[in-house]
Amino acid sequence: MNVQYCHPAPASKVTIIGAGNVGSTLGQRLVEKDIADVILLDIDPGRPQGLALDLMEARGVERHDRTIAGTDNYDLTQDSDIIVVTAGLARKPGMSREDLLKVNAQIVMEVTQQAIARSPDAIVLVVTNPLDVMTYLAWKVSGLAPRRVMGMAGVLDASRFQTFIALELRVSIKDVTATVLGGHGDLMVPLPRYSTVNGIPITELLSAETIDRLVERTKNGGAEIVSLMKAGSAYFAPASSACLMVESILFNQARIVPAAVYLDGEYGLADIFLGVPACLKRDGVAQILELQLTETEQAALQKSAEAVRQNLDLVASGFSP
Ligand SMILES: NC(=O)C1=CN([C@@H]2O[C@H](COP(=O)(O)OP(=O)(O)OC[C@H]3O[C@@H](n4cnc5c(N)ncnc54)[C@H](O)[C@@H]3O)[C@@H](O)[C@H]2O)C=CC1
Ligand SMILES: O=C([O-])CC(=O)C(=O)O
Repeated sequence: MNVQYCHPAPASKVTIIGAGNVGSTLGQRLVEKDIADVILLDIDPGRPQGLALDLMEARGVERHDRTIAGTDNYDLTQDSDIIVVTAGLARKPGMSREDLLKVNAQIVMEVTQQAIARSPDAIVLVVTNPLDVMTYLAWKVSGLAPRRVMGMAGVLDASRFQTFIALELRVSIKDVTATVLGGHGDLMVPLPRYSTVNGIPITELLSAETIDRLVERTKNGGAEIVSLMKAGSAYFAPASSACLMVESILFNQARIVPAAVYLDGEYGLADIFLGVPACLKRDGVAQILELQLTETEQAALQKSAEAVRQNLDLVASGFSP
């Protein structure tokens, strides 16, 4: 019997650079949720190939027709719709994300250049830390329009905040929304006024002390996991968060999520990538939403932006004091 015309239609192509914890988990999510065919690229010999084969062999059980291939060869990434950058070091206990700046800057710039050379029409989604600076660097070397480059952090930070709110109030997470602005660091700006349970701001449901406690836990969310794990950092929730952004882009879903996007005057900030609410569609960032902020909220956002800018300056100066 000849079934040569029966192969499933190909899907969009997503390249994930860095087949570590975040990259491989994202690859799993993308194929098992039937979102995209995936190329997993890493410099660690055999790792991306082994992980991809393992995930392919799960298809008999998971029942999807998406493909995932592992490689160290950029030629296989040709014509990707989205390039996700997860390559680089993760922090260890006692380190800040900024401690990764020097080594990850080199990696992110190099891998982005290599990937964009094969997929000049791709959208780039950066995950590597320190996130806001890495996103800026990826944009700079990519030569892409700003709306085609973004960083993942706000979805994760908001998901953590949502989780803590739902646990505190003992309500379903399905009814909780949260907004977190700013850089993905200690100075991120969770916004209780814009965080709700089915439309009711949490400022009407929880005391100021309780909200402060949840906000602090959110800001410290990454470090809390790093200190528990002893080696490596969070990856399940980060992979889910990146997956949501990829899905919104590929399926033109117009999800509005906090993302590190290029600001050109919005929120009084310019020439910086920073977390703000953005609408993600097939061409990337379709719109940036400007929330009305109180003076205190705006000042906190400004402070967070200054920290990101200091690190950008450090990279620009070649790390000389
Ligand atoms: N933006 C966010 O919210 C989050 C960011 N992260 C960051 O994502 C990055 C990855 O985290 P994990 O996957 O947990 O780390 P990991 O150590 O498990 O994986 C990193 C992978 O990158 C690969 N790699 C290093 N240099 C490379 C190069 N030049 N080309 C290709 N591959 C290269 C390594 O071989 C390794 O497999 C870290 O910088 C981490 O801090 C992690 C979680 C959340
Ligand atoms: O904490 C880290 O280093 C990884 C990360 O960005 C997060 O989990 O938020």
